[in-house]
Amino acid sequence: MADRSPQPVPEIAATYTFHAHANREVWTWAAAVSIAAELRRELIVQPRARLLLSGGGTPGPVYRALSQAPLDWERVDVGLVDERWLLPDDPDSNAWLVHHEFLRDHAAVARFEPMTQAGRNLEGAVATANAHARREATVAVFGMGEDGHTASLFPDMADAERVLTSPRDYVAVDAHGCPGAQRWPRRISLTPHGMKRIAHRLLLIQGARKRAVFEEAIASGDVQRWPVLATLESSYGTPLDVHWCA
Ligand SMILES: O=C(O)[C@H](O)[C@@H](O)[C@H](O)[C@H](O)COP(=O)(O)O
Repeated sequence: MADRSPQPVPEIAATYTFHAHANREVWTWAAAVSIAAELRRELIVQPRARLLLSGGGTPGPVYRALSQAPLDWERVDVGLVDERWLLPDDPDSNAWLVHHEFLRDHAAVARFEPMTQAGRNLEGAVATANAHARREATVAVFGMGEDGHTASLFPDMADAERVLTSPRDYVAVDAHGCPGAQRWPRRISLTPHGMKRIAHRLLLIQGARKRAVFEEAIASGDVQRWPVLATLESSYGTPLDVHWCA
């Protein structure tokens, strides 16, 4: 049985900034402009920048807006926060979403690193994701389910202890029995350790229910019950930017 004892995020080095936007259009452009600004800043001082994107139904408009930003996209590597154990040409994969919603317009020339590939087993896919993660990401975009999951870290996963305390950036996740994982219990996810290495983290959420869930998570401090709390921590001490609209 999963250990339900509260596990407060140890010494949260940073907090969060909650941006409540007037409507979906403002939410979309505020998030896209903020991501583009961080990438632009990075490209001034570094030869390349790295951006990590999540799946889900929420971020599509932000990805489309971001793809129109006039950036030197050829110098941007795009990876995934998490992936379902599906090939990139599967419309339910996060790679498919990124391809169709983001790798277009100006951003079409960005270099995408899908996690899965025909002939690559789960172990190989995790190893590849960890190899890419040796280069720290500049920005990561997270989503949150109404159960408080983020990336592929689900409340009360069978092996939560291993996943949440892993010293690796990415691990394989077995989310059998977690309703938030829907039809895809086999997944690869960024870990809290991996999240901590990212200076600029955005959480994109919409609706009253998700706002209430986020507030409940913050009040609880129990990362095993509310994995979204893992996005708060960064070794850079930078706050999580939460972009919300009704
Ligand atoms: O592969 C996934 O399922 C996602 O990366 C996941 O972590 C997503 O961000 C949340 O489930 C929120 O999804 P919605 O935006 O659809 O609520």
